[in-house]
Order: sequence, then structure tokens, then C-alpha cells
Amino acid sequence: MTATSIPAADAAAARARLLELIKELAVVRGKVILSSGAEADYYIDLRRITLHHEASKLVGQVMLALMDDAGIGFECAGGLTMGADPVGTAVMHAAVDAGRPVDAFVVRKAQKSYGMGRQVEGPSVEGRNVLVLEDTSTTGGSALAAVEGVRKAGGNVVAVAVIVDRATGAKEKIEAEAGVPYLFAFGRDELGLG
Ligand SMILES: O=P(O)(O)OC[C@H]1O[C@H](OP(=O)(O)OP(=O)(O)O)[C@H](O)[C@@H]1O
Ligand SMILES: O=C(O)c1cc(=O)[nH]c(=O)[nH]1
Repeated sequence: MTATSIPAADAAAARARLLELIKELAVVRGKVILSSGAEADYYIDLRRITLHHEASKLVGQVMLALMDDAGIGFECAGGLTMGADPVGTAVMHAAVDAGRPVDAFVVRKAQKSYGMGRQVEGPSVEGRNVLVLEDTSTTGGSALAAVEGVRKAGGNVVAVAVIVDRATGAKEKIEAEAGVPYLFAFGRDELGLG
């Protein structure tokens, strides 16, 4: 299996169609309160994409191609529940379709106090190369919480990747605090939000 598992033309077509769908379905203009408590002029509701019958598969293909293009390999993919959950499973399915046994995982916001008492759910990430995913990032706080949870569980975080970057400092913060590369599939300029 070569590093690039999705043919370039297919990856480009998937990216173009996903961009169309994000613009059509996920971009909401108007005043909104964000997860951080800050106010913004627009919201990108990527749950309308990651849980969409057509877009979900494209998310997996686009994020896998993003990592392949950067030459970053990984064995597990996931992030902080819940925005990251369908991104992780989409990447898992795209990787498996390409013959690569990538597992997905979910980082709980708090460790479970009963049952297995885990914060990171799914096949173990211990000793494995882990890609931390998000649908989007503003302050980078959610992605950093996921990185912390994965590291506590013994995973080796190789990168953080998001579908849409809002250009609000998440890249700088994550790269400085987590010490791993931050990649994104689409910038806000491409969504007409620059
Ligand atoms: O970079 P940040 O400032 O952390 O903001 C980005 C986060 O905000 C949204 O999730 P939200 O916190 O609304 O929770 P949800 O995933 O449960 O919807 C989004 O899915 C990211 O996880
Ligand atoms: O910062 C956030 O809370 C946030 C921004 C955004 O565009 N989309 C989203 O789901 N969350």
C-alpha cells in the first residue's frame, strides 16, 4: 500500500464537492455565541456535514488525503465528543476502504466513573500513533483537551487535524502547547468568510 491511498483525482473531486456542501449546508451567518463564550458573526455547523448522507464519506476521504499529502501516518483517529465523533468514524471508514486498519476513538469530556472507568473509548490507543480530529477549531481548547486525554491513555499524538479552520489562533496555540502539527482541510477564506 502506498502512502497515498486515494487517487489524486478522486481526492480532488471529493474536496470540491465537500466544499460545496459545507457552503450550502453548514455556514450560518449572524451573531452567535461560541463554545468559548466569545461572540462571532458566523457559525459553521459541521454536524450538518459530518452526519449528512453524502458528506460523511467525503469527510473521511478528504481528511485521509490531507494526512497522506502531509506524509503523516496514524493508527487511531478521533477526538473530543461530540463534534469529533463522526469525523473519527468517517476517517476510519475511508482508511479501511483503502486497506488500512485505522481504529476510531472517542474522548469523553470527563472520565467515566463506572464500568471501565475510561476517558478514551474504543480500541486502546496505548502505544499507538494517534490523529486527533475536530470538526472545527476556534480557541483550540477542545482539541487540546483531546490531546491531553489521549496522552493520559498512553497514545502518541502525531497531529491535530480539523475540517474547517476559523483562523482564530487555534493553529498557533495547538502547535505551541501540544507540540504537534495542526492541519486543516478548508480555511475560512475558501468558505467566503475571510
Ligand atoms: O476550539 P474551541 O474553542 O474548543 O471550539 C471548537 C469546538 O466547539 C464545538 O464543539 P462544542 O464545544 O460546541 O461541543 P459539541 O462538540 O458537544 O457540540 C466544535 O465542535 C469544537 O469541538
Ligand atoms: O467555537 C465554536 O464553538 C464553534 C464555531 C463554529 O464555527 N462551529 C462550531 O460548531 N463551533
